[in-house]
Amino acid sequence: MELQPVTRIAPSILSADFARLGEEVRNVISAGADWIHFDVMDNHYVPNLTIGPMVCKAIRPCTDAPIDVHLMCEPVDDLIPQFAQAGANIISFHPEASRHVDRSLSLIRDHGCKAGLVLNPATPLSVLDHVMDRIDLILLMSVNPGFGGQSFIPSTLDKLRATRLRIDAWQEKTDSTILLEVDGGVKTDNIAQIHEAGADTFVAGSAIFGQKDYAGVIAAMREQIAGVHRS
Ligand SMILES: O=C(CO)[C@@H](O)[C@H](O)COP(=O)(O)O
Repeated sequence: MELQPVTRIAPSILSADFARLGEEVRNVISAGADWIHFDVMDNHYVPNLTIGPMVCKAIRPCTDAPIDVHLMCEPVDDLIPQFAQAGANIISFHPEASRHVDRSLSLIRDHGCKAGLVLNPATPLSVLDHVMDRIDLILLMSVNPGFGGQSFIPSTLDKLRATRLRIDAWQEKTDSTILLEVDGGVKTDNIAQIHEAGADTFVAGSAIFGQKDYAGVIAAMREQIAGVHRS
């Protein structure tokens, strides 16, 4: 899968109706979403427990859209091949949850997936220093991981700007593409500001699944994004 430098909306199925998960996946993609964001929580790295590779495999036939797996688990290496086999396209993990970040990133690519690194609100950008050539995506958490429905942490905007500068400098030097995704508290009324600060990929859970009209919310988000002219 080639990752293109355009914007994309990735609904987090953490806020979907789990009793009708396949239908929710189909509906949200028909409503205009680009990716399915798949939150994996282990009740160890984060204080919540969600879904694993079996559920990823179960929803894989429901859509051709990329499945964007966010591992909030520790350790991660055993799960990477399992999610790749279950049909994940992108796998991201937190550097604090792997003893060997470089190895885990390579493992993801070796299994044919795009590799992402996730930074918590208090994780410094320096974790990116020696792995820019190993990553396809940087996911900045704009809430502390573990739950949907939290409020966007405003300091994420400065962090996004700093990350954007790093990515742009890297892309210019290497002619490669790294996506900048943001996750937590993304809504129609703040998505323009988030895009303006540098994000190109937007995870939204409660903002989309909390409404009946998924297509309406996604269209409103796209309209807000389109109104931003980044230099
Ligand atoms: O990974 C997480 C939370 O840990 C997120 O993906 C949330 O699920 C996003 O939910 P909203 O903040 O958009 O409701």
